[in-house]
Amino acid sequence: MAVHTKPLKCKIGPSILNADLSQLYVESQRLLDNGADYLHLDVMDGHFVPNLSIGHPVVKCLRNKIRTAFFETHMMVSEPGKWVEPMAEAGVNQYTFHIEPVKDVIPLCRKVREAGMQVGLALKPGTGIEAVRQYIDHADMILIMTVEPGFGGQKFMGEMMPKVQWLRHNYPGLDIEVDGGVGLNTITACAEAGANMIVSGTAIINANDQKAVIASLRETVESSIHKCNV
Ligand SMILES: O=C(CO)[C@@H](O)[C@H](O)COP(=O)(O)O
Ligand SMILES: [Fe+2]
Repeated sequence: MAVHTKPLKCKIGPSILNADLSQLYVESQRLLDNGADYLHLDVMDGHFVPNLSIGHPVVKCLRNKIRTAFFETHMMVSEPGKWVEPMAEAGVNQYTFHIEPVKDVIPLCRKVREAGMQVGLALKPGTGIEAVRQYIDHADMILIMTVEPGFGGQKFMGEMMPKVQWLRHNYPGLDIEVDGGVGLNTITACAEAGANMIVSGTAIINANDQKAVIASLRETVESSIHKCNV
């Protein structure tokens, strides 16, 4: 059971999906050097989503090069139960899986914890918040997707913000992540709704000044957290 009582912290986790994957280590290290708090590694199986990306062998190679950074894998796969041990062995810190294809979510949360990883539960845009309510106490973080999962560079869906607001209102200490189309033009909506973990792909990867974009995303989120605390 997770107790969501820690003080909220803003964390920026760039998605490497649209980076030059032939340079995965260099690109990842650059993001960390430019201020990223963690790396959001998108794993796709071509079945749950219509795209393929990386799997645990690649994550393991990256971990061999980057020893200490926090790795989150966003598991866009039909059988998330299948990859828990390989991802734990590859050095993943947080295993975020979609609840939509999973019949028994609570045992899978336990399995992830027993493998030594934190639990993230992800919701596609069409999945209502009521689908995750019963599992929140078994998770460390809830991910509200702000695009249909599968591809980077899509348009942010502002209509997902009521889900974030509901979570923040009911769980003031919960880590809430947003992912999809998040950048300088959309961060205010995310921050004001209550998201504190920010995944941003193309907005950071394509920036001329990654450090400035990461700092600006952080400033917006931290100022919202501060307003809630005063
Ligand atoms: O999970 C996904 C897409 O399915 C994301 O992590 C995106 O890769 C983020 O990229 P941008 O939308 O920020 O470009
Ligand atoms: Fe993602």
